[in-house]
Amino acid sequence: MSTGAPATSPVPAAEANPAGIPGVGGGGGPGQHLSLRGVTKRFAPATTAVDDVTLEIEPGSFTILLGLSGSGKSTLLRLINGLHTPTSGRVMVLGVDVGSAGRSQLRAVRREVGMVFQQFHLVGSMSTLENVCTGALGSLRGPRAGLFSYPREVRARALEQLERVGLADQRFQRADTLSGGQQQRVAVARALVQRPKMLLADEPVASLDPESSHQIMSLISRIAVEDELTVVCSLHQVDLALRWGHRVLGLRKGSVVLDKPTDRVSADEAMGIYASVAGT
Ligand SMILES: Nc1ncnc2c1ncn2[C@@H]1O[C@H](COP(=O)(O)OP(=O)(O)OP(=O)(O)O)[C@@H](O)[C@H]1O
Repeated sequence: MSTGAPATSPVPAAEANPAGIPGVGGGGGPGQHLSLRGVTKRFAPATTAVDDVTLEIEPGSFTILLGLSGSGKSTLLRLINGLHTPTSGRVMVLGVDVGSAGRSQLRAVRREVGMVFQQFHLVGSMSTLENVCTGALGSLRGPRAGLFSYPREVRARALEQLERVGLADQRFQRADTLSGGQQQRVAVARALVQRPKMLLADEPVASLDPESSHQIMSLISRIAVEDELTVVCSLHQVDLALRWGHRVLGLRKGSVVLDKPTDRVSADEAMGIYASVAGT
């Protein structure tokens, strides 16, 4: 089943690039910011993780994906940043068809799409600041080892982002000595160091206590407004979804079963995404 905005005429990737990503075509139009058209992703032998999803995401919007474990949230996010290729259908991100994009186009898109994960994925033995610098690796040539192997400009940008997430004082502290909430703030800073246009967050608060969860959602929300970021975030917490999202997309067995502005979704309706599967 698919829901969301009706499909518009496909625009060849070579003609569309509203983000002005170097190395890809020009032009652009509605649906080119972030859109999925009839997207299905199957894994062998017989798992349909995402099932014929059609939707469009507006620039600057904050969309929350809700759904049971295994409903396809992570797969959807991975399709958006090109980590998965659709089995069928088309994923357009910033004017690029990521399913058929070449390596350099995909690299260019990924520089515009920051990611935050449940498990933070920091290098524990590195300083906080160096971890944030690694967010710029996509635009640097060659390997880097040590904070001072990064250009001064990157270090300055990384410090600026650490200041935004309130951790500048901890810049030389090893990442594995930070609390979970602090580690996730470092991960957000790392995602921002490239000045992305989009932020994909895959259960960013699943490992955190309720207070830290609110702080992280509040932080992402504030930064999204300040930077006019488009955010797509998967969550399991209905209360957080309704508080911070502009739009709720409910997934069940890979299909979109709820797609509404948050202010028109009741807690019961959001919980129904889970309950209807359990038959309760
Ligand atoms: N790389 C893969 N290979 C095979 N099957 C996969 C792969 N990735 C996901 N799946 C399957 O696709 C389905 C959807 O998984 P996905 O991780 O997208 O769900 P999810 O909603 O993010 O779950 P969770 O909330 O637990 O993170 C599941 O059945 C999962 O086992």
